[in-house]
Amino acid sequence: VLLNCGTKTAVSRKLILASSVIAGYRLRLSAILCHLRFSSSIAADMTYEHERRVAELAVQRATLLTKKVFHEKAKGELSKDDKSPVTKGDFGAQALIIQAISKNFPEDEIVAEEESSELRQDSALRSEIWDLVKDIKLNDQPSDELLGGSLENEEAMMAVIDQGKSLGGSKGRIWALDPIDGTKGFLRGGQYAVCLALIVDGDVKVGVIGCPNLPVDDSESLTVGIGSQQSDEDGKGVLFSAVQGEGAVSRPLTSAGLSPSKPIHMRPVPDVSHAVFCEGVEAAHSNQGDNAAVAQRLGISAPSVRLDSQAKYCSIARGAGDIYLRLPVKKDYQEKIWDHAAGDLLVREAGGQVTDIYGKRLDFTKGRTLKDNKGVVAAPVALQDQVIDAVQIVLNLK
Ligand SMILES: Nc1ncnc2c1ncn2[C@@H]1O[C@H](COP(=O)(O)O)[C@@H](OP(=O)(O)O)[C@H]1O
Ligand SMILES: [Mg+2]
Repeated sequence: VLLNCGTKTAVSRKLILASSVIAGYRLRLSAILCHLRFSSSIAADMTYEHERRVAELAVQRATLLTKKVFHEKAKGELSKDDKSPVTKGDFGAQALIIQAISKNFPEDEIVAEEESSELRQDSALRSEIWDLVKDIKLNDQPSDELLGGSLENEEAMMAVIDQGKSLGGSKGRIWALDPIDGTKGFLRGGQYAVCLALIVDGDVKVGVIGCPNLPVDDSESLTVGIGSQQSDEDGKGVLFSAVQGEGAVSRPLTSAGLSPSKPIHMRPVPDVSHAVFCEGVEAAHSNQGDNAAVAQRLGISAPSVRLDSQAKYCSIARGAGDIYLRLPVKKDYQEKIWDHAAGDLLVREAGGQVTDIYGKRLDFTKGRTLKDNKGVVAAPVALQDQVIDAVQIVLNLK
């Protein structure tokens, strides 16, 4: 600009002109930046929406298989030489879910409970499971297509099951899958859950849990305890999900597409002595004596609600119960990441905190197990310190 200037006035006029051009560019630049910031905030909001949808539908589809097996068993339709229904349900659900994950997210790793060596040695069991897997479909074409259609044959089914062998760790995208959590509950006719979570660099980003035997109506679920023969008649079956930073929701399980969801929250507990606590049915999995001693210290007189599986996390997340205690029985037992990842996020997104007995957050970076944690204590954020305090006194940790 200055090179072409003649007089002083011309110089200043041209300088004014140049600065207004620059100001114009600045304005445009800031508008572009503003737009970019706005669109990236939309993008952030949409993060993991695809993962959540695939996970929800994959879990919902897998529950069609587990329910089929559960019914055959409940009605005594399984012949004597039929393999354990839990084995069929476990392998079948794992195959269906991993197939959907690997179709949609082929680069991701998967840490799942089962592997195929038993199936490779047992052709009868293999074909029983294949008969189940090949026919399971959601009764909604777009949803079924999103999951990527059916597996080709038995060999493909076993290969897919073995994609769950990842060692886990602190880096990358890793799915944690428990195809039937609460196997004892499944066999007993009680609670069980199909659980799937996406962990990214050690952080749980998405958690989905299908509970075919939980009542859709939250208020009924407190009565679902030990030995109750739940079947998936009308009004049973709930799908829970959460995405980090976006809250937790539940919706009735269906055999087709996803039904409308509603947000869920832990309920406010102004006085800890009025809290209801949940624990596992299996005395070998958590120390019911210690759990009771903690409840007593907190002034809780109501008996515990006993449920198998991650249905415990789901129940407190929707305010049907408040505290989940899983105090260790064996000192050296390492909890498995697939038993906790989805429930951990669900409770935290519903307004709770989940830690171990030392008050330390569950650490999903250590591989297939939570080897740096002991036990689980989940409660509304406002109560967590009080509960941990009671746990530590009971366990002589302080
Ligand atoms: N000694 C132990 N302590 C804690 N958990 C254990 C355990 N032995 C097995 N488990 C785990 O407890 C899970 C069930 O939890 P819950 O008792 O809350 O229903 C089991 O999952 P599976 O049923 O998928 O095998 C299994 O992984
Ligand atoms: Mg399990």
